[in-house]
Amino acid sequence: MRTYGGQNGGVELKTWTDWLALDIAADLAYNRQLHQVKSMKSSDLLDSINGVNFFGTMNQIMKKFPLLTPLMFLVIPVSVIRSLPRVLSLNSKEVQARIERRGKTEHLDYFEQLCPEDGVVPTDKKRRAHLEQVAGQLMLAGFDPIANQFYSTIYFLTQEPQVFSLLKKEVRGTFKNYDDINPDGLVPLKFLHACLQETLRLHTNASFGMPRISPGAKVDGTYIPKGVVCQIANFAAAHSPRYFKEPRRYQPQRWLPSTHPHYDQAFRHDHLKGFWPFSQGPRMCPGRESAWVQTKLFIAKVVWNFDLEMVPGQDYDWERDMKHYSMWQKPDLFVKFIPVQGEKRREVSDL
Ligand code: HEM
Repeated sequence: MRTYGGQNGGVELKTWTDWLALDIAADLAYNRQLHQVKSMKSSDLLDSINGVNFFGTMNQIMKKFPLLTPLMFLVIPVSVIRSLPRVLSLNSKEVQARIERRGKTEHLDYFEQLCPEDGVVPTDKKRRAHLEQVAGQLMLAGFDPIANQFYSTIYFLTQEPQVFSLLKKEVRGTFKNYDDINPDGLVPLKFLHACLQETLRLHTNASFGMPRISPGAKVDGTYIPKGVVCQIANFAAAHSPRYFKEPRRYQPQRWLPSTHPHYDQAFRHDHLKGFWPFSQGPRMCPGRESAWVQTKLFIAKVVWNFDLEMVPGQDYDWERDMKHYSMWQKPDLFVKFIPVQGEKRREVSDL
């Protein structure tokens, strides 16, 4: 980033943040070092995951309208149709490689909990398929929303100079040295937390509604019969003026405690408790603590090191260009990461 980010053309944000998020996700899931950032090259796994995105949506539609299935093969390129089997096959190979590396890994990973070093490796087909399914889900669920948080937080910071100044002041004022930036040291940074909350709101993950089958129960005074599928329109709720003032603007101040010096009274009627980006209940995201640590570390380290600017002359509109299939499809975006040196860093922290 230091070598390329400051150049006039900047770097393409989607590619770099996808590389970083998948490097981390594969390492945490099954100790697999993809080295995409280091080699500046996308892995086969990343290319295949990106292909799955559109196919996933078409597949869902065809399940509802099976008679249309032959049409799917006319409108979707063969490479996209092959992407899902390719992801499954790559994941299966990674699981096998990780089993062979048991006891020889560099650090603890999620796989160690699924199939510990001193545990029994499942050999029957059903249990093996389950192991692959869970490992793959941990890798994929650990990649996509993190990549979205990295990408969109940086984009929003380039669009809201006042917000970016306050964040720079907090981060650069808190840490004297880069090496001091660690998960514990980041806990007191309320403005950083608020920025990431606001990205979660605007770049709503799990926009597909997370369907649940009612067991037959009363919800908020209304009886929902057994078998009815219920969903929440997460995206609509997170963008609704009924719950958020200026809902389409990036305004992290709304998430600050009312005692914080930058809390803005204008947002006092926001319904903050109605927003659950990691969902609720027994299927709530199990990766939320890891997500907070990863995203805080990345954004704090970027803000400590760089000033950010969108490369001028791009026909880019976040709301228009962002597309949602089974995952978000983020448009290319060129951003300059301008390294800041000692004196300049101090100037901001003294603001
Ligand atoms: C900003 C980051 C993240 C967001 C916004 C997010 C959000 C969510 C949401 C909304 C769900 C669905 C919960 C439900 O159905 O009620 C979910 C499920 C899940 N998430 Fe996350 N997640 C994030 C990061 C992670 C990470 C880093 C991992 C790492 C392993 C992870 C692993 C999972 C898994 C395995 C599930 C499925 C849980 C189940 O079906 O029981 N997530 N996540």
